[in-house]
Amino acid sequence: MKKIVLLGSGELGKEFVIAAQRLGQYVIAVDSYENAPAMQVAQEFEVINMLDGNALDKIIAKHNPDFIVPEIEAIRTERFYDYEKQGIKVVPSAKAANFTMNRKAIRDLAAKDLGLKTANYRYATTAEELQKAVAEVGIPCVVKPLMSSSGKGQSTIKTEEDIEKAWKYAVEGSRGDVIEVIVEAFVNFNSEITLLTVTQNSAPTLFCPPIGHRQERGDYQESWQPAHISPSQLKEAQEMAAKVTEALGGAGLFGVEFFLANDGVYFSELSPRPHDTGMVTLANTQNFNEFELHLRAILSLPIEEITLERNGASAVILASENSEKPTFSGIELVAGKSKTDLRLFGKPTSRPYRRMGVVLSYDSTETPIEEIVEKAKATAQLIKVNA
Ligand SMILES: Nc1ncnc2c1ncn2[C@@H]1O[C@H](COP(=O)(O)OP(=O)(O)OP(=O)(O)O)[C@@H](O)[C@H]1O
Ligand SMILES: NCC(=O)N[C@@H]1O[C@H](COP(=O)([O-])[O-])[C@@H](O)[C@H]1O
Ligand SMILES: [Mg+2]
Repeated sequence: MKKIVLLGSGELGKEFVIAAQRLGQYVIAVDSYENAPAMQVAQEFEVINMLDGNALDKIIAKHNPDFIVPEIEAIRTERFYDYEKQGIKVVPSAKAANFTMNRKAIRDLAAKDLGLKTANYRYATTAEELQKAVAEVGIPCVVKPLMSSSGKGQSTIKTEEDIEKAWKYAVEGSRGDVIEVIVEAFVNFNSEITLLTVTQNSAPTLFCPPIGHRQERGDYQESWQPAHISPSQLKEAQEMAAKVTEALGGAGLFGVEFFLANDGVYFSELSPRPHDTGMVTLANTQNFNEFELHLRAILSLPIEEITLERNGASAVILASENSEKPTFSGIELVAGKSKTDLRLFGKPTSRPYRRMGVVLSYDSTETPIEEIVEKAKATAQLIKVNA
């Protein structure tokens, strides 16, 4: 039995803990608030500010785990290099977690060091620098805080008047202690995919069938597997994913995001951990879901192959109001739908747009994926989050 400290205890962590429990592992779930989803299923929990290096040092010393599994980006990841030196395995590697906590490190690695095709980009630390950066990449463009996720602080600049607003919004949405933004040229893509990529300790890198998704406000709304993609674009994406995951090192599952455009495949960003759009694999679209794959790769358990077992889709259930005690209605309506299931995450409180659950729909590999997406989407509308 291995001891795992999980840093971040949201919906993705919860499913990871369930996978770990099923294979007999011991998990200490950590987050900044009590009763977080993964804490509800782990053996132990800790509540700390994960951006506080001293607080992090304390719980790592207290539990002395075999593995540290980051589940969010906003962690004092600089400390990870020390933990690695102490002989603790950081998943997938200290470098992977540290480089992806800040958009700058991963973007420069991908675009400059590895030469992957990305949107043209600049950085800015003040509203004035943002003016200059926007002039250089051109309008329309997308502004994101260097430290944020799920679209927080992200906006699209369509006219010069948007620049000031975009700066303020990015500063407000910034997670962590860095006040800096990336400005990216807007990529007019036809579709976007997540390529779940599994790196292993002593076996070759594996790819899951590509996942398609649709985003609003920088946050995913529906995802589906498999995504429509040409064999040549898939090969291109796989080659880029192999390059960037190899440069980051370690074993584990990564969610590598790409835009598919008329002028080629663009690398966007990646998560060195299970991806939210990968929750579609909870519909048993694959022989192992993304959380099981992450765990197996970490423990060096063999993964013989990854196979598509059926087509599936996920659609998010979002809250619309602040509540200290949210409840749900419509569960019986969802239960009445065939080939459809529901996962409520158990988040103790709600706020506007907070993701509270997903609806999962599936059907045979012969069924058009659009039909399954429509069903998941329509079914998710039946659930109401009550404040
Ligand atoms: N340069 C761009 N051009 C066009 N659309 C973009 C661009 N950058 C981001 N987007 C859109 O915004 C979405 C979110 O962007 P991104 O993945 O960078 O944000 P994030 O906050 O890291 O999200 P997450 O943590 O959920 O992956 C993308 O999936 C895409 O739909
Ligand atoms: N795109 C990243 C992502 O989906 N992360 C997932 O959301 C949780 C935070 O949710 P919260 O903001 O509702 O607490 C994280 O803990 C993780 O599970
Ligand atoms: Mg993303």
